[in-house]
Amino acid sequence: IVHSPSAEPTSGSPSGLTVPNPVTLRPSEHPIYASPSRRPPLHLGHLAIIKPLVYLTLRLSLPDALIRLPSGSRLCTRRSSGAAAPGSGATIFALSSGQGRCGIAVIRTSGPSSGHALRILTAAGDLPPARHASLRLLSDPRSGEPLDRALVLWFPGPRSFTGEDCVEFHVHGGPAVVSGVLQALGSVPGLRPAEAGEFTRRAFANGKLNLTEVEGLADLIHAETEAQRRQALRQLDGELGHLCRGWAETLTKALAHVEAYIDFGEDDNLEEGVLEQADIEVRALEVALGAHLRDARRGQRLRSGAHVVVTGPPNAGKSSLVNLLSRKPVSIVSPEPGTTRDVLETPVDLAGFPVLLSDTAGLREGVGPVEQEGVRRARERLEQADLILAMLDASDLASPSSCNFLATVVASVGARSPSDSSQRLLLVLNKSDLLSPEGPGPRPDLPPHLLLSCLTGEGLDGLLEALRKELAAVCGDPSTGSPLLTRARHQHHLQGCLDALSHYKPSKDLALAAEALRVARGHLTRLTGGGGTEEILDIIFRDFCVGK
Ligand SMILES: Nc1nc2c(ncn2[C@@H]2O[C@H](COP(=O)(O)OP(=O)(O)OP(=O)(O)O)[C@@H](O)[C@H]2O)c(=O)[nH]1
Ligand SMILES: [K+]
Ligand SMILES: [Mg+2]
Repeated sequence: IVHSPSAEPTSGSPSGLTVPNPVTLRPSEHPIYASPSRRPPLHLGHLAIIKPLVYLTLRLSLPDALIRLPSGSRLCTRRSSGAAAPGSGATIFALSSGQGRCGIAVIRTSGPSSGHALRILTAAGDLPPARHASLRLLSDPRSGEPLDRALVLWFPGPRSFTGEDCVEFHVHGGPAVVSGVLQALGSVPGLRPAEAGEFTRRAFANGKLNLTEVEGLADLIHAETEAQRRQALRQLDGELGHLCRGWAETLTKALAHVEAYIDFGEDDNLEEGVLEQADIEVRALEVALGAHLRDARRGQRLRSGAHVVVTGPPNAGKSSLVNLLSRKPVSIVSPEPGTTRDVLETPVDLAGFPVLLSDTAGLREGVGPVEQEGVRRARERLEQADLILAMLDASDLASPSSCNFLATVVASVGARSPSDSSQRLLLVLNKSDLLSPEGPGPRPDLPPHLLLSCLTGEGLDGLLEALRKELAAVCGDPSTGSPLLTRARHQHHLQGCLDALSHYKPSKDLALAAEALRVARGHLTRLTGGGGTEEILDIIFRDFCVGK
C-alpha cells in the first residue's frame, strides 16, 4: 500500500509543507500589542517620546500588514498573498496517480463536499477516523453497484495538502475501477473534475505552499535524475523561500530605521547610529545577493540540463564517445574524417546530473562548403557549452589539426580564469589502445588530461568520475550549500532587488533611500508569491498535471 506523500499527517510535517500563511493583521490584533515586551524591536535607549516606539514596533512587526501610519503614510499597504481565492467552494476530484494500468491508483478530492462524497460512495453514515487508512466497499451511488474494495483516507481541513477537506481513495489500478469511481464522484452534486494543477493552486491559495515551494513540487514531479530530485526536494522544503523571507525582514527593519529617522530624527528623539545600522545591514545584504546571483545559472542548469559539447579535430573519436556516454547509436562513426556535420544532441543522465550532450563536426579548415557549415555550427555550439569535452587522438598529437586545436580551443578556455568564465573544459586523449605500452606517453607539455579508449572502454570510469566533479561545479551540488536559484524568475527578482539597493543612498536623500528599500523588498516578496503575482501563477501551474 502506497502512502501518499500528499497527505499531511501533522501540522509541522517533516516535509515542510506547512508554511505559515503571511496573514494580514490589524495592529490591535497583533501579539506585540498584547505584550510589548515579547520582542524588543530596536535599541531605542534615548527615546524621549512613546510615539516613535509604537510606530517602529508596528513597522518591524508587521512587514506586510496594512498599517495606518501616524504621519504621512510611507509604509506600503500591500495585501500579503497574490493568490486568487480558491475555486468558489467547488469540490474537485481527479486521478492523482499516473495514467494506465497499475497496482494501486489514488483518486482524491478537495473541497467542502469531500466528506459528503466519501459518505455517499461508502454508503456509510459516519466518516472514517481522520488521517487513518480504512478499508471500505465503494459503490456507485446511483445503481448501488459495488465498484471496488478500497482504502479511504479522510483529511479534514485545514490539516490537508490543500488546506480544504480532502479524501483519498486508494483503489485497485485497473482502468475500469478508476473510471467507475471517477464517474461515481462526478455524479455527486457539487463535485467536478479538477483542472491541471488545481490541487496545488488551492494549497498555494490557502497558504500551504509558497510560490518557490510550488515550483519545487512541480520540479519534483518532473525530476529525472538524482541531482534534480535532491534540488527539487530542498526547494519544496522551503529553503529558498525561507532565505528570501529573511532578506525581506532585513529590508523591512532597515526601512523602519530610515523612516523613523525621516519622521523623528530631526526632533532628536532617536538614538545615534540608527541609520548607520541600517546601512551596515543593507550592504551585507547586497553582498549576499551578489553571491547568490553569481551562482544563479547553476540551479537553472540542474533543472534544465547542463550543456556538454564534445569537440576536437576530425576523427578524434568524438562520435564514438557520444555513443558510449549515451549508450545508444546517436551519431555515425566511420574512419572517414568529416563524418559528423550537423550538431547532434541527446539528453543523458551523467553521474546523476541531467546533461544535454552535443556531438559536433571535427574542427578543420580548407574543406568543402557543407563541412564548412558543420564547422561553423560546431563553433557556435561550443560558445553555449557549460562543459567542453575536448578530444584528441592520442596517437596523432603531432598532426597540424591536433596542434591547432590545442593552441586555439584548449589554450583559450584554459587561459580564462574560472571566475570570469562559466565554461569548463576536460581534455581527453582517445585511442590510448594505439599507444605502445613501452613507448613514451603523450607529450609532457600537454595540459592536464585523461586517457581513454572508446574501443576497449579503458579509462571510462576515470572519465565518468571527472565528469561528475565537473558537473557538480557546473550545476552546483544540491545536497550542500545554499539553496540554488532554479528559475530565471528567481534570478530576475534577485537582480531587481540588487538594482534597487544600488539607489539606496541615505546620506543623499532619505526619502529616495526609503523608496529604494521598498522596491527591493517588493522583489523579494514577489519571489515567494506575495503581492501581484497573479500573472505568473498561470505560467507556473501550467507545469502541473491534472490531479496535482
Ligand atoms: N583504435 C581506436 N579507434 C577508435 C577509438 N575511438 C574511435 N575510434 C575509431 O576512430 C574512427 C573515427 O571515429 P569517430 O567517432 O567517427 O570520430 P569523430 O571524431 O566523430 O570523427 P568526425 O565526425 O569525422 O570528426 C572510427 O573508425 C572509430 O572506430 C579508440 O578508442 N581506439
Ligand atoms: K569520422
Ligand atoms: Mg563524428
